[in-house]
Amino acid sequence: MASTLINGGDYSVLDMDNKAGYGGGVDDVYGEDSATEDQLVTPWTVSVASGYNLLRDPHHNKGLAFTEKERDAHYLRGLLPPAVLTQELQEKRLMHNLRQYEVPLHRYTAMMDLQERNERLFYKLLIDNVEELLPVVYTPTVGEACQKYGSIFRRPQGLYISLKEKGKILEVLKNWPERNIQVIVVTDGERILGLGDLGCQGMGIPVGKLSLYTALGGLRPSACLPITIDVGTNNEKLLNDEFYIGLRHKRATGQEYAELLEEFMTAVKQNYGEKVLIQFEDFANHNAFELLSRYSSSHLVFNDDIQGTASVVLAGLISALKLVGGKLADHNFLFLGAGEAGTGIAELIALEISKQTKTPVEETRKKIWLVDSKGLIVKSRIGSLQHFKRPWAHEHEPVKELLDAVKAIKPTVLIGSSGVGKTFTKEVVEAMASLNEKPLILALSNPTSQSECTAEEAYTWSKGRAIFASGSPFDPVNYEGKVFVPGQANNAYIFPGFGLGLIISGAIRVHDDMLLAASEALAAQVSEENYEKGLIYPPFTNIRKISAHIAANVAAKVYELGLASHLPRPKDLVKYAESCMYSPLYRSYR
Ligand SMILES: NC(=O)C1=CN([C@@H]2O[C@H](COP(=O)(O)OP(=O)(O)OC[C@H]3O[C@@H](n4cnc5c(N)ncnc54)[C@H](OP(=O)(O)O)[C@@H]3O)[C@@H](O)[C@H]2O)C=CC1
Ligand SMILES: CC(=O)C(=O)O
Ligand SMILES: [Mg+2]
Repeated sequence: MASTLINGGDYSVLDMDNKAGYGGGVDDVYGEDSATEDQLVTPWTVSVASGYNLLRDPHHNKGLAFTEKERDAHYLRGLLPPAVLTQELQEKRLMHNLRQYEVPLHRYTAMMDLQERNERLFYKLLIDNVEELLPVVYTPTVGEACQKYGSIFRRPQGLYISLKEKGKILEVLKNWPERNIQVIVVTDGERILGLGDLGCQGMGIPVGKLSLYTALGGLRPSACLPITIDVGTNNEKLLNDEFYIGLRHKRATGQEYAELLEEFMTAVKQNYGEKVLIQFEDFANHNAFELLSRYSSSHLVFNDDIQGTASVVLAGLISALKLVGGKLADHNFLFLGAGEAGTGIAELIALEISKQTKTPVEETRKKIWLVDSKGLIVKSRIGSLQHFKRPWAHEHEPVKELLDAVKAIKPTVLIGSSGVGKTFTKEVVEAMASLNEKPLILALSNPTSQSECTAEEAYTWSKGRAIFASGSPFDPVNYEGKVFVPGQANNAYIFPGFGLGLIISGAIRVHDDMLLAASEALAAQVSEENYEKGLIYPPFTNIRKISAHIAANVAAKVYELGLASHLPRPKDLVKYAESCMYSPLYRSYR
């Protein structure tokens, strides 16, 4: 049935004669037919927007791009000034206006206003100017936006589910105007980037991530649902902020938290079916691992911070081998930060080495060392370690400082996933450079203020020898007459294409092999020209093509593992993924 596809898709690439071969059955999307007498249903109506309402409907508004014919047919005469502009001219005007703002947050609010006013134009801008606008709608500016969300709050975006809604979550989901949801990005706001607990104001993250799902991965905006679960906040500053938008009490924990999440997960499946992808984002690690493991056998769940980050970093390492030489198994890895990102990446590297060398993962883990806030993770600490750190507790004497750990472990690769800025000091980078001809340094923490070091520091302190990438973008650096272009090691490369791959194949579960497939596909997109500039990731300018390749490789793995429900398998998955992508071009109205 066409409703399970993105944008209908291109059936010509399917290996089938019968176009009705997808799924089957009759959708009861409003749940009206299946509702019993004591179950409440929402009386949805479908109406045609026209006139003033059409101009205020962001999904259909085209502003000055409404043609003369459309102005007549849709009662718009007099509601618009006489000029008729093309979408290209609207884009040019808006980009010109955006560039006038010197304060990044003003650009962010201008973009959010545009999204609320004219959705297609918003996505046209974002797709055509992705390198320039990614730092506006995403890291670093989205971090500041979340910190100030209460003050800059205009129209609500996304769905807020708080403890007040306990027992009524299904009804709350039914208040959302779209029925055919394919991806939910959900946060509880407890670990927003490296900025900590921002409570309900974390909503900027699901909203931003889903705008990338559309712009970078081509999912329809109406199929994307941002959700913030509000169980309170432990952020005193927010609790005392008169403009704070969330529940004004400390975080609920334990059973109260678990029950709300359980109700949420059940309601999502009940309302949207089992093929809706639920992406957990920016939960604190004490909940993130638990939620992922609890729901991975019953729902299509993906934790972007654990799994998406792992996949993007593994891709960067695979491509970096072209510059530093050797196989993955020849390298030693040291992490600063042993939370979701750090241990997630470590586990995927160990898995990949294990597959490449046919060595048990328990062995390959020994190439990987992690430092947390208490120092190097070693066997003698095992009794006090959280469960996700225990596999990394190798035999070694205790080491407190990162610099000493670098000297002791002699890593070829140093990865920052601590959420704490300025932790890759001059001494640390110099130590990496003294150990390696080309030290590979990844400062993953976001936003820019939390980056373990800047691009300029990495290149200067390593005397131009470091291969560097960071979670938030840095400008190119001129060091001794040579221009170094830092890459952006951010899960934004992976999750849009990964999600698209799951959806076009109708995946019912996520499997680690799909993450490996995404890494391989991303690494394969790095060109010789990119390598010559020292880049280990391709530029974001080609991200839709990159996403299509990631989606195709992921979908191929879903079919191979027997976890696909969209049958038969399209012959050319790249072409099929591309054919499913949302286009932001205006549609003509009758
Ligand atoms: N580039 C990207 O795509 C991504 C980047 N990130 C970024 O990574 C960072 C961490 O995220 P995440 O792993 O989820 O967070 P977690 O809270 O799960 O983990 C943070 C880890 O850093 C350790 N740590 C904190 N302070 C220090 C310190 N001063 N020295 C050494 N270790 C320290 C913590 O130690 P302890 O356990 O002892 O408290 C913990 O192990 C964030 O800034 C986030 O924005 C995350 C996902 C994707
Ligand atoms: C990029 C991302 O997901 C994070 O910093 O949390
Ligand atoms: Mg995140």
